[in-house]
This record gives sequence, C-alpha cells and structure tokens, in this order.
Amino acid sequence: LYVELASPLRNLPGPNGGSLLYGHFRQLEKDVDITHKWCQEFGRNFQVRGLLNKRELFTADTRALNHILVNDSIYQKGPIAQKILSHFLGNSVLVAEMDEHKRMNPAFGVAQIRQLAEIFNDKSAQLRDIWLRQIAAEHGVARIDTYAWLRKATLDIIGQAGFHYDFNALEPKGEPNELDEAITHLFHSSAARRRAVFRFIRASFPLLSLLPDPGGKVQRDAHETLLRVSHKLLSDSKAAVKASGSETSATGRDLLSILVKANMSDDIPDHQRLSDADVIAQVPTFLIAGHETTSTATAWVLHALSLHPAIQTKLRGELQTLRSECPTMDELNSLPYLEHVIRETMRVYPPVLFTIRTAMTDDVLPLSKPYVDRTGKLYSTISIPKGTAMRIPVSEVHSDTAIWGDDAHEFRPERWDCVPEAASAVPSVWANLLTFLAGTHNCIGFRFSLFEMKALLFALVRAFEFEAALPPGEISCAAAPVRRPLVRSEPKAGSQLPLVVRPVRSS
Ligand code: HEM
Repeated sequence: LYVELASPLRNLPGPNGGSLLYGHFRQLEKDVDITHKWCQEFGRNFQVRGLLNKRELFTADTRALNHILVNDSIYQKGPIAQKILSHFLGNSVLVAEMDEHKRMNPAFGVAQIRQLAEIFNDKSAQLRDIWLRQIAAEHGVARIDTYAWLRKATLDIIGQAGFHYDFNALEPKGEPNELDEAITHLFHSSAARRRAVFRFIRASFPLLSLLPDPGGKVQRDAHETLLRVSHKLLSDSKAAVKASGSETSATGRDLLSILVKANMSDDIPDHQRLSDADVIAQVPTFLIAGHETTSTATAWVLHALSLHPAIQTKLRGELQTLRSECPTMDELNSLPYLEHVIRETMRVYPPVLFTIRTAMTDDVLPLSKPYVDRTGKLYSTISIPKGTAMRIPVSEVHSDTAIWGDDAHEFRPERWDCVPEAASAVPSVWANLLTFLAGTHNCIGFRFSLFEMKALLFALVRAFEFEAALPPGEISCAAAPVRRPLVRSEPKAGSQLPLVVRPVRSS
C-alpha cells in the first residue's frame, strides 16, 4: 500500500478502472486499438494497470525509449518473465539478460543467411505450386486462407533452415508432426496462454509456488517431446558436422549446425562457447521467435497488396525484372520497391505490437517533450521506481504523426524514398522502425526473416494476383503476443486471412 501511495507514477494520467486481478490486461489483449485511443486521450506518457493491478508505464516518447533500450542493465525483461520463459526454454537467448548475441552471432551473420537461399526459394516455390493446383481445381480462381498456408511454409522453412528438420507442414506425410504439436501445446494453445497468466500470478507471490504446475500430463509429455527431439537434432547435427567437415555442405547450413560448428572451433574463446544445454535451448527459441512472426508479417504484406492494386502491380513489375527463378539474397536486396513495401508493412502492421521491460533499479527517464500530470504540473522527466514494468509500444511509435507526417496511418511505400528526419529519433536496428526492436536484445533473426519474406513474395506476387475476399474493415487482428490477422465476424475461427487468388493475367 505504501509503495502504491508513494509511487512517483501515481499522478501520471491514464485510464481509470481495471480489475483487481487483471488490471487493463484483458482490454489490452482484446482491443488492438485501445492504446492508440489512450495515446490520443492522455498523450505519449501514461500509466496502465497490468496483471494483479500493477502499475505499468506506457511511453511512446522516443528519447525515453532510447534510454530504456540502451540501458539494458537497468531495463530488463524482468524476473517474472525470465522465470516463466526459462521453465521451458532453459538458457535461451530469449531468457538470458547478458549479451547472448555474441554467442549466437556466428549463425546470424550475412554470409550465413545468404547460404539459406535454396531453402527459402524451394519452400516458396512449393507453396506457389500448391496454390496453382488448388486454383486449377477450382477453375481459375480460389479463395485461399493465405495466413494458414504461410504459417505452414514458414514452419517448414524454420525447420529446415533452423535445424535441418522436416516438419512437412506444407505437404504432410502420415501422422501430425510431434514437435509442432509439442510447441503448440506448450506455447500457442489457448490453454497455454491461460497457464502463462497463472504462472505470472504464481511467480508474483512466492507462497503460491507451492501449488503444482498447471497443465498436468499433456504438458509434461509435450515438454519431454521437445527435449527428446532437440537432443536428437543436436546429436545429428554434431555427427553431420564431424562427417562433412566442410562449411558449405548441405547439412551444415542450418542455424543449429553453424552454432555447433562455431562451438567446435578452436578459435572461439571459452566464455563464448555454448554448452549442449544452451544449444538445445535455442531449438524452441528459434521456433517460437521466428515462425509466426514471419508468417504474420508476410500475410500483412499480401493483405496490404490486396487493398492497393496499383502498389501490387508496381511491385510485380519490379519482381519480374529479375531473370532468375531462384534469386540470391543480394538480388532480392537490389529491388528497392520490394524493400519499401516490406518496410511500409512493418511500419503499419508490425507483427509484434509491444514488448515489456522492468526497471531493476530506481532511475529517471529523460523525455523529448514534457508531460502534464493529473494535478496540472509540467515534468520533463519521469522518476521510475525499481520494479516498474514499462510497455514499449511499437505500433504507437510507428503511427505517430509527429514522426511520420499527417498521412502516418496510410499505407504508402513511396514514403521510404525520402524518410522524414524525425524518424532518425526512433531507436531501431533496421529501417528507423521498432519492428525488430533495438539495443542489446534486438531481434537477432531480422536478416533471416527479411530474406525469407522477400523469397516468399518473389514467388507468390509474380505468380498470383491478390484481391480482398471480404468487405473493407472485416480484417482485424489479435493484439498479443503476435498481431495475427482475424476476420471480425468470425472471431471463433481463429487467425485467418482469406484472399481471392488467381494466376497473374498477362496485360
Ligand atoms: C517479421 C519477423 C520477426 C519480427 C517482427 C521479430 C521481432 C522481434 C522483437 C520485437 C524482438 C525483441 C523482443 C523483446 O526483447 O522483447 C525479437 C527478439 C528475438 N527474435 Fe525476432 N522477430 C522476427 C523474426 C525472427 C526470426 C526469423 C528469428 C530466428 C530465426 C528471430 C529470433 C529472435 C530471437 C532469438 C530474439 C531474442 C533476442 C534477444 O533477446 O537477445 N526473430 N524479435
């Protein structure tokens, strides 16, 4: 009660209410536009209530965000998030607070990602051929749930490119895939999300740790499957690396093999060497971090193209200038309009809407613009007490008219011909956007993901025309954790993006 009454954040503006148990968590989870509405009402800095009605700071001030992301010893993912994640992921790069990128970098360098072209192109072509067959069977035009298919394609890609593993999601062979099922049980099902809320509450009250882990046998079985498959992948990878010895052998191109190879090398200092357990922890990490994010991002590109036929035609024209059927990373990167369409999609439809950091010590946040508190006083900084959680709102920064201009809400790839100067204040690792975050814990897979998206778009947009299948406004999205597309009138159907797809008509 004392902490609550004495909090320096108590006079910050913000929405009232919020339940004792959930705070504003449910509103934030259900209504993707709510933070935008609150930003309009309270400005760039306000307070919201998280789970257990804990006060959280929401800031879309770019100077404050820079401070948070640069000072990673103060602002961390927080003990509760770490406790929950490490339960399943062990010492994953997602959990560790030290600079794990140094130990992961061998797998994510430009040269390593460049070698994945064959996998990206083959899987993209496989998806294109499946759609061509479906369209032919439906006499020239089909309504396709593009999101469901992109999910399968990106699962196959991360399986192959991540650890030389076949999910066979695009063209299943026999039984459902056990690793896919285990990951779904542990992280993606609605039961998994309810369990995460329970674990959050349990981690907040040490006494509750006496309660058994929720989920019982199904969960334990899924965890065992995850560990068993990951161990097998590691031992296969070690054996293949030893057998081949060559850096460019087909078996050695996946992220896991590159990590294993780097680990076996004498050149690597001991403190940067990963243990077997560390390497195994990256299997579910790459799957969780790299699968749905990329399929969601690619689906939003197709959605945007379906709403903007002229942009779609212009992009197709550019893609058709490449002679190759299997473009390299450098060839795809040489296409400026493709890059601009992807940037604009990642600005308007960022797959990760927000992330959270917790202050590990007291601190003072600098602001680029002062704010007025509830009592009418003006402040140019915000005092942050230790333990405060804060939201880093990707979407709000991307739609800030003070940065992007009055047309910030429009989808206009041409804006990237001349990036507004104000955008240089956005902390970023790519394209003046927060899409892949910034600072020590930026997205290590961003090059992988961009190349993968480009290969998918190259195969699909050259082959097909995409039209909206539903009236404008019918496509909405889930707010957390990934902004997946939904059909407004079919909330129970889960994530989907139906589009009318037909082969490209020659003009
Ligand atoms: C469009 C696709 C993607 C988006 C939008 C995305 C976004 C992000 C964001 C916002 C973070 C920071 C999360 C936080 O610190 O709270 C992150 C971290 C991470 N991402 Fe991605 N990501 C994408 C694709 C990928 C891919 C393909 C991989 C791997 C193959 C990957 C691996 C990771 C990992 C390992 C981290 C943790 C890094 C760390 O904490 O140091 N991501 N990603």
